[in-house]
Amino acid sequence: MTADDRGAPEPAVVIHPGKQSLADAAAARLVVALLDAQGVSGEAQVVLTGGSLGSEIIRSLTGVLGRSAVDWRRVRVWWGDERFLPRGHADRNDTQNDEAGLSSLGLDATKVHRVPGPDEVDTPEASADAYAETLARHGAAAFDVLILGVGPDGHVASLFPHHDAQRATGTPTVAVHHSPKPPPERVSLTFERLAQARETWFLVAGEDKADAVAAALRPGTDRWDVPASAPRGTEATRWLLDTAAGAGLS
Ligand SMILES: O=C1O[C@H](COP(=O)(O)O)[C@@H](O)[C@H](O)[C@H]1O
Repeated sequence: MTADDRGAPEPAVVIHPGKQSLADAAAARLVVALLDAQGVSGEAQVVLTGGSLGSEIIRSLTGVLGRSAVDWRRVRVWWGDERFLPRGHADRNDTQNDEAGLSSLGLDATKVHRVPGPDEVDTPEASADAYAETLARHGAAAFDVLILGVGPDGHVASLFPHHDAQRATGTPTVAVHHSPKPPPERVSLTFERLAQARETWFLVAGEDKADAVAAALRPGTDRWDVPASAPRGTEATRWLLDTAAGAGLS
């Protein structure tokens, strides 16, 4: 079944003049989405991403926006993918988010769910299994906001073009070996779990991403070729771009 079969709305595209304005606008949008989610269910669930923009949005949140009405202790935090590296390693997505100021938001540490690394478990498989268990324990509900970056090759989370990890079904997480982008070992949410989000946001900046963005948004693109073409939020899918990343769109 595709996202369209489930009645997911078509993606909406918003183009911002530059990377910073994109990050600031996405942070403002996130504050509103978290407030709405807390208003409805008491707790908001957000999935973060690494990469340049994934951390830039955190940096924006720690400014004026971070001192908003959001009760950060009632925000549950996940990651869409993680590099299988020890906690604190500079190349881990969560480390990049930490360095951007994640901890200064006032989150409840017991609600910040990091993907285990080789300092905690032996293999990416064990890490993926442990993360799946944590998701089952705390994350049965759909994510409120799923934030995704996109690589120049069209990868999303750690699901790469023509890579076996895309095929994982019946599980929320998958171990990724031989990633074409270093580091080679990773853990990712699967397409099935990425589909369980109310709002899915792609944050993309830079001219090196323009072709991937255009391909992902072209009707009929196969996710095997361009994984970023697949994830859709059940209520909204937003492509938040800067001018350079949107240059290939008509
Ligand atoms: O490897 C990864 O890449 C993507 C995109 O990163 P970017 O720096 O090109 O924006 C990122 O979203 C993902 O979390 C990460 O593991």
